Amino acid sequence: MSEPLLRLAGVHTHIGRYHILHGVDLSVPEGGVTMLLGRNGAGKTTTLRTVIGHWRTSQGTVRFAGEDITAWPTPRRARAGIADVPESMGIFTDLTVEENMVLAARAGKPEGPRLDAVFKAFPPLRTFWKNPAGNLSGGQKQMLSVARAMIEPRRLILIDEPSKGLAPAIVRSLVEALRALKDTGATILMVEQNFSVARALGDSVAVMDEGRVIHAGPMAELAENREMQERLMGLSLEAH
Ligand SMILES: Nc1ncnc2c1ncn2[C@@H]1O[C@H](COP(=O)(O)OP(=O)(O)OP(=O)(O)O)[C@@H](O)[C@H]1O
Repeated sequence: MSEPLLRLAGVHTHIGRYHILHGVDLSVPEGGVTMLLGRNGAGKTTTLRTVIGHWRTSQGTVRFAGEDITAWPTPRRARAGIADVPESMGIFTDLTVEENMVLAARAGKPEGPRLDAVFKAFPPLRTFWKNPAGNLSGGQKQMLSVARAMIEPRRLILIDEPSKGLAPAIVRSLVEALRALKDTGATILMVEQNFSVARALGDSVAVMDEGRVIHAGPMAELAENREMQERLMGLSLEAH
């Protein structure tokens, strides 16, 4: 079997004097969405931040696209094709939607088929192209944040809790938009607390607890098995 696009093996991460990740083993295959689930404080965000390189790995290895990137600083990882959509969204509220996209597009002005794909996935961004990003709704800001990650070809997009704090109707349109992104063939590693969003988008799943991955497998298997959801994370109450 070919090597997964991303592989963490025995990864430990310390934040200051706190030992947060305790030997994370995680594989993300090329293409499709891998969901990272788990209770609050399980280490999901820390795992994403370790992959983009905001936190350094104190033990273990991170391999991406066939290379050992464990010691690489964040800019080198970004150049290699890893994009980050943080929970804070990372957009500039005083700038227009267009200006936010220009800053995200390293090759200069965003245009051509990539911009067409952004507008197709996220129609409100075309509507509000010349407006300040600060005036967008919460869901539209999430769309802009994801759009910034897809304006250039990326091999892996890390997305942290895109549905957090959004009203159900907005979550539905965000799910449609993320599905459109997935349909472009993107590889996505996503943290999500909302199980219906995870189920709607995930192809595979890894469940974390106490700084480790305690389960990995197809999303469909977890989605169909209430007992497994409860055992792994008490998810069933959220599953509607
Ligand atoms: N900057 C930090 N300094 C100290 N401890 C931190 C820091 N960031 C995270 N932690 C701790 O690391 C642990 C894992 O946090 P992390 O944010 O990765 O969890 P999570 O699974 O994403 O949780 P949530 O679902 O609540 O966002 C938690 O106990 C958290 O308190």
